[in-house]
Amino acid sequence: MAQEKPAPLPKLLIIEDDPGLQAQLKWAYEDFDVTIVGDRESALTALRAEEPAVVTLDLGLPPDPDGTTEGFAVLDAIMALRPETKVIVASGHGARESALRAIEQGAYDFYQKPVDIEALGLIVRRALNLTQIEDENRRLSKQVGEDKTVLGTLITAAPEMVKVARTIERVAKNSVSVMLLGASGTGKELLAKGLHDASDRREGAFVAINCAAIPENLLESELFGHEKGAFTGAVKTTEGKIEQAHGGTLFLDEVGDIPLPLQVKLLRFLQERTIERIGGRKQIAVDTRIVCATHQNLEAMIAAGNFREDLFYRLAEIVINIPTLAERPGDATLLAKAFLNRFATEMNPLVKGFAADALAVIDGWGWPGNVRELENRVKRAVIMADGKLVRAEDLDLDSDQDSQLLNLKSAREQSDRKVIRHALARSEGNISNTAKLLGISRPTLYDLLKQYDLQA
Ligand SMILES: Nc1ncnc2c1ncn2[C@@H]1O[C@H](COP(=O)(O)OP(=O)(O)OP(=O)(O)O)[C@@H](O)[C@H]1O
Repeated sequence: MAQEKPAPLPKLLIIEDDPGLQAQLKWAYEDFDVTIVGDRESALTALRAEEPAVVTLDLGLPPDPDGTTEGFAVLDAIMALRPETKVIVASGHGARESALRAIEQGAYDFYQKPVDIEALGLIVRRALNLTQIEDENRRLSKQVGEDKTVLGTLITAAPEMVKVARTIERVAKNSVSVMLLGASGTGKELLAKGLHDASDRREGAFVAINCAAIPENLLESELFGHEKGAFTGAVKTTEGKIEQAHGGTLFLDEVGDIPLPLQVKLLRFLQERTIERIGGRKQIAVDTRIVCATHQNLEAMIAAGNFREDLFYRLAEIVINIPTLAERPGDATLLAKAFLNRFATEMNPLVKGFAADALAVIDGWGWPGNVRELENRVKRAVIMADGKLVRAEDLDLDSDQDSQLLNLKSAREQSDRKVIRHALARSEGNISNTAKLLGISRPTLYDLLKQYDLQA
């Protein structure tokens, strides 16, 4: 009988020049296929030959064992050769600065020397776990399904969105932190709920809080709760949202709006998994998964000193970009039909569908407010409609040039006009040169100028 081959061990490359540490580390990873090297050249050779998923890199390598130049050179080379590698850097002096720089240059995480074998082991295994999720994602995202609903409630037929949903299904089962980035109304909260429902925490509570909607002075109490008498008006002890979501998931919407002092408190919670209510004296252990979202550019906020970088990395192990409705061709009409069915049943059962002109306007509109805007428009139109079909005028959308449905003929005409005008401008109105530039004969150009009423 053929024997089944055991699965190969995951590969780990350790780049460390201290022979004592080399020996210690070698024995710490029995569940890995470990390669240990002590300089740049052998590191890059091993990287090419072994293609390790995870690398630990000591920044102080010869010929600059007390500095970091050689370590950073190795990091750069790894990122250029295999950017998907999870590199964990170790640094001694000036640790924080080097660590942040390393993360900026693509490192996955960092730890400060002296090495704590157990803590480092945790980081390494977490990195491996993430690599496995990413590999699986790449595989899943190739299988774009035909389903119209994903994650239970999300309606879509756009491969871009199916991919987002598949990623969420995949990360739901792991404890990695997830940040959803997308414009307002793209479905971030719905996706966060989908993640919760797909996770092992589905029996626990899903609690959502919009940090931008709560005045700064109340946000701390909303998140962390307060003890009776903690401040004027605190008549009874109240749990915060983090505690309410114990055993479940807390969706922190508009996380970029959390003021800096509260960011510190949130970071402490994420590191220690305990909270202290306002006015409280004891640390309360809380098991809450945080999923957050924002429409802001957090990287720019970090650069401007308005968002803590360390908090960002805690919150954003996996970042998921959600496409706008305009970036999901076909979804606007699909969603509109679903919303129409829902609202007609609830509010105006006479309405049975959309007239062709209404569907054309929906498909051509830019939807700056995304699904939320679409939902509201359809709701209004269903209420306003006085026949069986919702017409374009019931939607009350001012179709401008860009959003009007273009048929093939008018689309061609628009692009012809544009190209001819550019060619005329470049040849300063000279007909022969314009025709040459466009690759057509002079008579054809004359015909087109006449047809489109353009002047040479
Ligand atoms: N793909 C979808 N299928 C069905 N309903 C959707 C979909 N996307 C969004 N919605 C609905 O659109 C509305 C807005 O979605 P949601 O609140 O999740 O967006 P958001 O990105 O969190 O918005 P904001 O940033 O403004 O809070 C909700 O009523 C939601 O149920």
